Order: sequence, then structure tokens, then C-alpha cells
Amino acid sequence: MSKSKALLVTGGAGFIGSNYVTSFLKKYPDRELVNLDKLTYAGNVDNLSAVNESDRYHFVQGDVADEAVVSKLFRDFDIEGIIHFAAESHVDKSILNSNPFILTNVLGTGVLLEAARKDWGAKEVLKERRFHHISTDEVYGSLEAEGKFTEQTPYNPRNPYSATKAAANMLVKSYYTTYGMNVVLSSSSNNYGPRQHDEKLIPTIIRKALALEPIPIYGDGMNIRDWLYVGDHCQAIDHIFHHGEAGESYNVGGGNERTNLELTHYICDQLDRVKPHLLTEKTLRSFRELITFVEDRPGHDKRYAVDDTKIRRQLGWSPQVSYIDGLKNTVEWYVTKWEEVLQ
Ligand SMILES: Cc1cn([C@H]2C[C@H](O)[C@@H](COP(=O)(O)OP(=O)(O)O[C@H]3O[C@H](CO)[C@@H](O)[C@H](O)[C@H]3O)O2)c(=O)[nH]c1=O
Repeated sequence: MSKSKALLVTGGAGFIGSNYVTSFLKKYPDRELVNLDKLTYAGNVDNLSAVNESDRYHFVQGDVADEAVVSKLFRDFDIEGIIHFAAESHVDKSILNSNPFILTNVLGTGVLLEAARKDWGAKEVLKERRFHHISTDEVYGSLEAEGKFTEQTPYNPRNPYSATKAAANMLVKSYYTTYGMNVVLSSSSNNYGPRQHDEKLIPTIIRKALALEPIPIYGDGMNIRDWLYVGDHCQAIDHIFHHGEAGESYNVGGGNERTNLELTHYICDQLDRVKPHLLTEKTLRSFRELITFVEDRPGHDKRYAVDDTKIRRQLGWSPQVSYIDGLKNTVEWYVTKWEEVLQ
């Protein structure tokens, strides 16, 4: 029996991965997808409820750094391309222990590249089949008030997480220069939207506010992030995977730079409108009163901002979801999730 041709997605049970898997299977009704995910604390098969039953979707639980698991995948499927999302992604966790980050983000990327090189090399399709590495704007380091990172900005990662992502990027690029593998890389700014893990800033704000607990803001809250709606990021990935130039990197930004405090105020104000009766329980006038400044993250990057002219000009992508609509959807999604938990 001939093997199914399938796109391999790693880390497809995570936040960005699950949003991509769902959109891919909807957009391409004739294509199959295999999702390799270890199901760490950050992955959840419920994130894939829209596709779990599809016969074009194949789930494999396993570690991207496990050579046996990865080479079996190449034996079981005819892998037509790879989008590599799987990563340990939380900066605070990497500061406490970098080992899982080195294993998954660096070794895992290396294992995947090697397996693809061998399989695609033997089939003489190394220059045709695509390897897309999903990376982050954090590889470029930290900005002060002015300027933006371009694709030419030298890497200057400043925490263990971003150091492992920069290392993985270099490894991916080396497979292009050494073997001519058809790689592309993308570096996006901070994502937000449904299904993000609770550990990240926006889910933390909403979860803490709804529980009427202190909302922890690191340092003075003046660090700046650029917020990109996850659905827009998935569309960018689809453009880059299918139409990006081999060996190239693409920055993907949201064009929504906010200080952490501005963002927190905005979400609190939305919750004031959506959940006013909760405030009376603690005789609060606004969820803003729960904001609590806590000890800063060590080496906290001040500001990230990417210049994404290249993807806009070359591939015609631009974000479609406004900050207002994106945050409205996101707040509604978390409020519904919270209400289900309480039931
Ligand atoms: C969890 C948490 C975070 N923060 C601050 C730290 C940051 O300045 C900002 C956002 O924090 P996080 O949600 O952890 O995200 P950040 O460190 O920017 O990194 C995210 O964005 C990156 C892309 O820029 C991704 O590569 C990372 O995987 C992703 O985690 O909020 C707080 O003030 N309080 C909190 O409780």
C-alpha cells in the first residue's frame, strides 16, 4: 500500500500550532496532515476538537528530539513538507531551568532536520520539499524606544529560551547553505487569541481578574510588546510555507505596540463592562485595582518590534484582525472558558 502524503506539523497541540492545524485542514480539503506532539503541560488535544475526527488528520504522540519516533514518521508517511512549531516557549520557565529548552528547541530541531535530510535526500527531493522553522522576534534581543528589528538584524538573544531559538535558527540556515535544503524561517512578535496557555501575560491578566486575585505585572509595566492575533500569524505562516523564498527569513508583526500596563488597563476596562457584577463582590470600582507590581523578570527585554515590510511586499500578507476585535474575541473566549470551569 502506498504511503499517505502528508504535511508534518510538530507541536500542533499547542497554541499557535493548533490554530494552524485547524486552519490548514479547512483551507486545503484534499490534503492530509500529521501532527507530532509530545503533549507536554503546554499541549492539549482539546485544542484540536475541530479536527480530531477528520480522516485527513493523524496524531502521533512523541518527542521531536527522539530519533526513533521521528524516523518512524518518515517511514509511515510520505512527508511532503514540515512546519516546525514544537518548542518550549515560556521565558520565565527557561530562566528557572534551561535544559528542556535545549533538548526540545535545539536537539529537537536537529533531529528533525537530519531525518528530513536523509529521507528527502534519498528521494532526491531535498530542494523541493520545504522545512519551515517557526521562530521568534526574541532572537534579535531587546530594543529601547526607537527602531525595529529587520531580517538583517544580528541575533542577540538575552534569555535561555531565545538563545535556544537563535541556535535552532542557525542550525536550520546551515542546512540550506550546506545541503541546499529548502528551508524558510519566520520570526513573529507576541501572539494572542483563543487557546493560549494560562502561563502567558494575556491569559494571566484575564484569569487573575476573574478570580479577583492580584494581577502580577513585572517591574514597572513599561516593557513593550507588539501584539499579533494568532489567526493572522497562521495566515502569514501559510504564505511563507507555500510562497516564501528558500533560505530566507520573514518577520511577522502585529503593528500593535503597547506597554504591558496599557494592555492590562485595556483588558481590565473590557472586563469592567463584561463582568461588572463580579466587582461588587470585592467592592471594587474596576479590575484595574487588582494590578500589582511584582519583582521584575531577570534580564527582562525592554521592547520588541519587527519591521515586516518584507512579508508584506514579497508575499502580500498583512494582518486583518484589529487589536480591538482581537482582544474582544480573546476576552470573550476566556470568559466562556472560565464560566465552564465554574459550572
Ligand atoms: C506572565 C507575565 C508576563 N509579564 C510580562 C513579561 C513580558 O514583558 C510580557 C509578556 O510576557 P509573556 O506572555 O511571558 O511573553 P514574552 O516573554 O514576551 O514571550 C512571548 O512572545 C515571544 C515573541 O515575542 C515568544 O517567542 C514567546 O514564546 C512568548 O512566550 O508581560 C508580566 O508582567 N506578568 C506576567 O505574569
